Order: sequence, then structure tokens, then C-alpha cells
Amino acid sequence: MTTTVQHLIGGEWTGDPVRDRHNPARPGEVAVRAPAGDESTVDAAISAAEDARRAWAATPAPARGAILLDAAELLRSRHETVAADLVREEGKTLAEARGEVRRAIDVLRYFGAHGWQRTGDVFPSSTPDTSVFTRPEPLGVVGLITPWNFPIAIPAWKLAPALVSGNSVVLKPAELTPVSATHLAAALVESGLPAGVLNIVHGKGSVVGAALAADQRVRALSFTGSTEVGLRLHQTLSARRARVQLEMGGKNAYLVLDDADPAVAARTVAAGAFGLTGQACTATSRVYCTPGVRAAFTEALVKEAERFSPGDGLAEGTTIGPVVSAAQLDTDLSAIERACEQGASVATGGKADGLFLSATVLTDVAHDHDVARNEVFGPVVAVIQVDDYDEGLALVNDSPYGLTAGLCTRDLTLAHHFAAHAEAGVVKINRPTTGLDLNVPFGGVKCSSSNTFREQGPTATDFYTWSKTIYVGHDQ
Ligand SMILES: NC(=O)C1=CN([C@@H]2O[C@H](COP(=O)(O)OP(=O)(O)OC[C@H]3O[C@@H](n4cnc5c(N)ncnc54)[C@H](OP(=O)(O)O)[C@@H]3O)[C@@H](O)[C@H]2O)C=CC1
Ligand SMILES: O=C(O)CCC(=O)C(=O)O
Repeated sequence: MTTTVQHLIGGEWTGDPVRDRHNPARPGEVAVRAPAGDESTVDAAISAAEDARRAWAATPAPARGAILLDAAELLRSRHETVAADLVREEGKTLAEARGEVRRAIDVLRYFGAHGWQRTGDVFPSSTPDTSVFTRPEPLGVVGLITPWNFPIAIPAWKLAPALVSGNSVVLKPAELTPVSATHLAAALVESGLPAGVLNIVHGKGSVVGAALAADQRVRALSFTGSTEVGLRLHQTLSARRARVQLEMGGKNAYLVLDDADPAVAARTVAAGAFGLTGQACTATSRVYCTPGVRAAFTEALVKEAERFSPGDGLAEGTTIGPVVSAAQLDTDLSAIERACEQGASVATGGKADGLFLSATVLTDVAHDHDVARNEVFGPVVAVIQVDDYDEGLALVNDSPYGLTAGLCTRDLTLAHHFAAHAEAGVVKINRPTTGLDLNVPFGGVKCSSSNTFREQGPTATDFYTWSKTIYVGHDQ
């Protein structure tokens, strides 16, 4: 089954679909046909956003929010179709795709309701008969560049706060996954989003994304993807003092202590390492274990890994979908091969059939091995022994990345110590590193993030607004 998508520019669906994306689970099946935008397409999209921005900014926030709420209901009515299309283009299991679509719906609801929330602050003035208050103002045209691994949730959690804050948007979804973002946009357009407020340009990041980032009219850019691309975008945007928000890679660590139940720890680590085919920036990819638990934990982790049954995400019984592309599979297999060259052993997995890579546990890994240092972005986890909690915490923190970190223990004192000292934007105690509540802030530290504004939660709109301070004298 092939879905065709187009650009969305100034309220028109446009562009000849010239590029095929194959279903990663069924190599012969074209999942999507999409147009390939270029600099002129981006220019047209930014012009449309520029034309629409003032009227949208002047629209009352509750009316903006109402469109998001209506879009949430439309998406809910299409939940099954959207989830199945997501599986066909990205590969994750139907259960995971349903969860992701549900998350996009909830994000629209959350930020839709934000349209009715209190905004700005009132302050006492030191001048008599004077009111002082702040007003959040939209930035204008904002650019969003999103990855393939959460093809509807990530566009939703960037778009919704941008729109409800009164900005117009140009979105560039990942070339591999153009359908999910199109479903999101269609729901918004059909719910009454005015023409030009949301524009989408499909195509290559190096062409479309780069043109979007370089355009002076784009006042802010929010990006999720690789550290390499993110840092390049940071330079482009910062050079003209435009705002930039980056959520990038991770090398997320778990520390399992002697007092942890090895079976519970293994289940927690496996969910974070192998769920979503390991293709999450929050995925667990290195696990440090103290000596008393290492053998039992590793044995239990291998059993958990072997429970993940690779297959087509739409097929009954599949619990791990394919890797997204041949290029990503190559990265995953090369990382496993390099780990073995450096002395690691494959305790389970390590083999691929087509794009189906089985959940892989590597043992005999040392902290300075490449597989313990570099992001893989696949269902591969390395187990490393440490002497004690202190060494474990030090190694968890010895990474250029700092997105998520986890600890399995029953010791409340150590749990709080870890929460305070782990160098990560998100810390999970006895919970998988993946999986985020949409109503709380999300972001990393070090090379995982721009280290500025957080996404999601009540402060997500901060990135998309600037604060104006107003003094009003009452004596006229
Ligand atoms: N933090 C996260 O959630 C993610 C991290 N990654 C990491 O990145 C690696 C590579 O994945 P990939 O999807 O290629 O990540 P990229 O960083 O290449 O892609 C993310 C987004 O940026 C776009 N892009 C690519 N090049 C440029 C550019 N020069 N200027 C502007 N935009 C650009 C992409 O477009 P297009 O893809 O259409 O070319 C896509 O929309 C993964 O293996 C993983 O390590 C990947 C996805 C998500
Ligand atoms: O773990 C999650 O739920 C979100 C992960 C994420 O934001 C990402 O992979 O980009």
C-alpha cells in the first residue's frame, strides 16, 4: 500500500511526488511517494509563513488553542490509519506506533488547553498609579527540523507550543518518514488552521533543512537529530543571533547495584534498550553492574533480549520492528563488529536478516571501547562491570553526552544521590530510560542538547516567545 504526500505551502498541497520510500519491513513495497523540495520550495514556504504570521499572532490564544483541540479529535478518529501508516514508513511495532499517535493527540490537547492558561506576570511598581506586567510575544516565523524515529510525536511536540504561542511555522520532516507529519498537518488544516500558518517542505536535510536554517526570516529553529547536524545548525543560527533549540544524541547509561532484583533490572534495561528497536535518543546503550549482581543480571538480560521477536511491525506477535534503513543497519552491525574486535563477546543477538536485527547484548566490554563511547542508535546494549556505586556513577558521567541516565536499586539514599549527581537531563530510578511524560520538561546536557530551552511541559512555549514588559500609568 503506497501513500502519496505533498508539500503544504500557503494552504495548498503541492509538489510532484518523485521520491519513493520503501517499507523497511517489506523491501518490495513502496510505503510513501513524496516530492523533493529545493531552495525555491523553502523560499515559498517561508514567504507564506511570513504573510500569515501577523494575523495568526493577533488571533486570541483560546481560538488558536481550540484549533489544536479540534485537530486532536480528528487525529483520534484516524488513530488506526495513522498508526498503520507510521509502521509502514518507520518500522516500529503497531503497539509502539499506536502509543506514539496517542502521544501526539495528547500533546495537541495539552497545548490546546494552554490557549486558556494564564500568561505573563503582574508586578508591583515602585511608581504610584502604575501597573507593570509582562506579555509573551510570538517570535514570528519558526523552523522545525525533525527526525524519523518519532515521526508524529516529535513534530507534534514542537508544532503545538509554536502554534499556540502565535508563531507561523515551516516544518521539514525527515525524508524517510513524510507521512506521519502529513497526517498531523492535515488534522490541523481541516480543523481551521489558516493558510500559511503551517507549511511543510519535504526533501533532503542537506538541501531543504539547510535552506530553512539559513533564511534570515526564520527567527528560531528547533531541531531533533544527530549531534553532527545539530552543531552545524547551531553555528548557522547563532551567527545571526536567532534562537536555536537542539535535542541530539545520547549514550545513555544504566547503573545496576547489588541490591537490585536482577530480573526487574533486566526487564527495565531491556525495555529501554530494545523497545522502539533501540532507535530512541533516550535508549539505554551501556549498563554498569556491581560485581554481586552482574552474572544474574546479564543472564536475565539475555533472556529478556531473546523474548524480543523481530518482524514486520504490522504482524501479530512482532515485538521488535526492523531497523529504519540499510544505512542505519550498517552502522549497527559495524558497531557490533568493532566491539568484538576490541574484545567484546556477543551474549545474544548480533545477527540481521534483512533489516531485522535481533536484540543484542554485548559482554566483556570495557568503558573505553568504542561501543561504550559512541551512540549506536540500534537494539544493542553493552554490559560493563564496575567495583561499586562510586565507580559506576563516575563512568555514567564520563561521556560527552548527557540525555538520560538510570539507576536500579532499593537504596533510597543512593537513589537520591544519583538523582542529584548524574549528569543527564532526565534521570530514571527503577524505570526505563525511554518514555517521557508529555507534561514535564525534556532535554539533555553536554553534547545532547543546546542547553537552553527545554521541550515539552509547561515551559515548552518559552522557546517560542519573548517577554515584553509593559508599564501603564493610570493618571491620564
Ligand atoms: N536525537 C534523536 O532523536 C535522533 C538522533 N539521531 C542520530 O542521528 C543519526 C543519523 O540519523 P539521521 O536521521 O540521519 O539524523 P540527522 O541529524 O541527519 O537528521 C535529522 C533531521 O535533520 C535533517 N538534516 C540532515 N542534514 C541536515 C542539514 N545539513 N541541515 C539541516 N537539516 C539536516 C534530516 O533530514 P533528512 O533525514 O530528510 O535528510 C532530518 O530531518 C542516528 O544514527 C542517530 O545517532 C537520529 C534521529 C533522531
Ligand atoms: O523516549 C522517548 O519517549 C522520547 C525519545 C526521543 O525524544 C527521541 O528519540 O528523539
